[in-house]
Amino acid sequence: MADSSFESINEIYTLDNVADKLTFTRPDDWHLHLRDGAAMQTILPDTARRFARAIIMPNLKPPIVTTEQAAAYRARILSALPSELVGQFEPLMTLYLTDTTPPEEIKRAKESGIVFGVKLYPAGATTHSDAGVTDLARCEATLAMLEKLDMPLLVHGEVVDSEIDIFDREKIFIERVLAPLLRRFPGLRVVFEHITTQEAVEFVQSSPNRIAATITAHHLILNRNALFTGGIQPHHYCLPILKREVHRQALIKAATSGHSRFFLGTDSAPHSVQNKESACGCAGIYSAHAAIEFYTEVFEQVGRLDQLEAFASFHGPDFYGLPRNTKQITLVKKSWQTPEQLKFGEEQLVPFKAREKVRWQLAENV
Ligand SMILES: NC(=O)N[C@@H](CC(=O)O)C(=O)O
Ligand SMILES: [Zn+2]
Ligand SMILES: [Zn+2]
Repeated sequence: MADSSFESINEIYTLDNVADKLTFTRPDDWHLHLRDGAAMQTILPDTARRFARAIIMPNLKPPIVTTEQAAAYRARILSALPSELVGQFEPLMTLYLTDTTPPEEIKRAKESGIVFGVKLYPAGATTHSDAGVTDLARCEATLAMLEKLDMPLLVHGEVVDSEIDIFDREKIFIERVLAPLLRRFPGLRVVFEHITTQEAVEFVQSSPNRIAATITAHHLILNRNALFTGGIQPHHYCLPILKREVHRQALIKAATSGHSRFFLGTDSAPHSVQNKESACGCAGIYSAHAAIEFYTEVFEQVGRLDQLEAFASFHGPDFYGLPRNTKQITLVKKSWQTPEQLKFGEEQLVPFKAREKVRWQLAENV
C-alpha cells in the first residue's frame, strides 16, 4: 500500500492489537534545554507529556551558577506547566560550572535536594558556553567537593582547540581532558553527555561504573551526510556535530545493548527559525515534540524494542541514584506527520524531522 503522509493519520487503529502497542515505565530525559520565559512556556508541554523527569541544562543567558538561581528557575518551570500536566513532571536542576564556582556552592546544591548535577562546558565549546571553564585546573577544589558529596559532573565533551578538526573534538577530549580528570578524581561520578563517537562508546564501556553517557535521538538517526543532503541543512547542525555512519552504528549498538551506563538524553535544544537559518546559525536540534517516538523507531528498526524500557526508563535513575518511575507510558504504532514549525515564544522553530512521518505516537494523541 502506498505510504502517503496523510493517509496514515486517518487509518483505523485497534488498540487490541498488542503488537502495535507498547506500554512501559514512564521515561526520563537526562539532558534537556528548556530555555526560559515565553519560549519555555511553549515547548515545555512536549517534554512533560512524555517524560516524568528531565535533567535541565543550566546554559541560560546569564547561566544558572548558584543554587538560588536553580531554585528560582525550577519554580519558573513548574509554574509554566499547563494545568493538565501539573504534578506530572519534575525538573532536575543543574549548576553551570565556572572557573570561580566555590566548593561551598556545591555543598549548598547538594543540601538543597533540587540540584542533581553540575555541568562542565569548556569555554567556547557550544551554545552559551562563554562563561564556561577555561582551565579545569582552576576548579580542583570544586571538583574535589563534587567527588566528596557524590554529585555527578555532567560534561560537554569536546576540546575547544580551533586547530583540532571539528569531527575529532570529542575523541581528543577523551585523551586530553576526560581520562586525566578521572585519574585525578578516582571517586568522581561523570556523565559524558551526548556522545557521538565509537571512541566515546568504547571509553564508557571500559571505564569503571562511575562513568555513564547519554545518547540523543538525532545522533542515532542521522550521520554527517544529513548536514548537506540537497544543500546545507542548518536544522541538522548541532554540537557535537553529526559524525560518520560507523559512529552512528556504534551508538545504536551501545544504546540497544542493554549496557546499564548508556541512557536517554535528548539534548533537545531549541533555537528560533531566524537563529538557525542564518549566515551564522546556532547549534542545536529540537526533538522534544516526538522524542520517545524517535527512540522507539530506532530500537524497532534494529529489532531491540525489548531494550527500550531499560535505556529510556531504568539506566538513568539507577545511575543517578533516584527511584525508577512507577507510572507508565503507552505508544501505539500509528503514523503521524510532524508539523513544519512550532511556536517558540513569540517566534517559531523548526522541529527535528519536520513534516516527516513518525511511526509511533503517544496513546493520548491517538
Ligand atoms: N547541542 C547543541 O548543539 N546545543 C545546545 C548546547 C549543547 O548541549 O552543547 C544548546 O544549548 O543549544
Ligand atoms: Zn553540549
Ligand atoms: Zn545540550
